[in-house]
Amino acid sequence: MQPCSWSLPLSDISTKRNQLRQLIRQRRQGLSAEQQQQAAIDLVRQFSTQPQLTKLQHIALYLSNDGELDTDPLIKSLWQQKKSVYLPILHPHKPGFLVFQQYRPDTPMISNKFGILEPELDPTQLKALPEIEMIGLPLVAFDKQGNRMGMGGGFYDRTLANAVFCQPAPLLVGLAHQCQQVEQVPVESWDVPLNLVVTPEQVVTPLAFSR
Ligand SMILES: Nc1nc2c(c(=O)[nH]1)N(C=O)[C@@H](CNc1ccc(C(=O)N[C@@H](CCC(=O)O)C(=O)O)cc1)CN2
Ligand SMILES: Nc1ncnc2c1ncn2[C@@H]1O[C@H](COP(=O)(O)OP(=O)(O)OP(=O)(O)O)[C@@H](O)[C@H]1O
Repeated sequence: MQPCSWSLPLSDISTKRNQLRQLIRQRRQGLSAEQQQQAAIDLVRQFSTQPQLTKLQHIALYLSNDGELDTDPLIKSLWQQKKSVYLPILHPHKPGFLVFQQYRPDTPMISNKFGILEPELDPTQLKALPEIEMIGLPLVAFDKQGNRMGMGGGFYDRTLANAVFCQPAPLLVGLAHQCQQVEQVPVESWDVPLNLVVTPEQVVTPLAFSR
């Protein structure tokens, strides 16, 4: 029987994405504790070299999981500079979406269904997307065009699908280890591209966004 040829390219992309996701997750999980610590310190240094980032006051980040680049030192440095930091919370009513809530040193935290710490929901501390100036996104793989692939839940893609139309739009900054860069992320139509990627070693400015 003939295979249904028009469906092949679609399944090809999703197979490629899953294989790449597995490969890069193993790569970052293989980093030693020392390499992770150094990377987290280098991230703070890279961040501080970017005037377009250091001028910002309202910054969303994430708490690391699964070998992701550790954001703890960056968050502490931002708190010291009196910046407001926000973290994602799995949306309480809209499955697959995120909300962002302020994170302070004394914020009560709970573990979400993926085992990632998130602030306990407090509606008075939520921040709307147009008021967040920069979102630091976790990712599994990125390329120099600013394409990003995450853990496969589509949370950031869904939540940020309309954020590009916000006035002003939050700057979307991928945070990753250098070993997470690939030649070309297999892109899907819903993938939201990044304005910038910061690794412990470099800042990648996709051509489409360089000003
Ligand atoms: N640090 C961090 N926080 C984040 C994300 C992220 O990628 N990293 N997310 C980005 O969207 C959202 C959560 N999405 C996630 C999706 C899948 C898994 C995960 O570990 N999946 C496991 C299966 C776990 C299970 O089914 O219980 C896996 O694939 O092995 C984690 C987070 C919001 N917060
Ligand atoms: N804007 C959107 N609207 C509806 N569904 C979406 C949207 N974006 C992504 N999805 C769905 O989410 C699923 C996972 O998408 P994808 O593999 O791109 O996630 P990811 O980028 O790895 O995850 P994340 O954004 O959470 O880091 C896909 O099945 C996709 O159809």
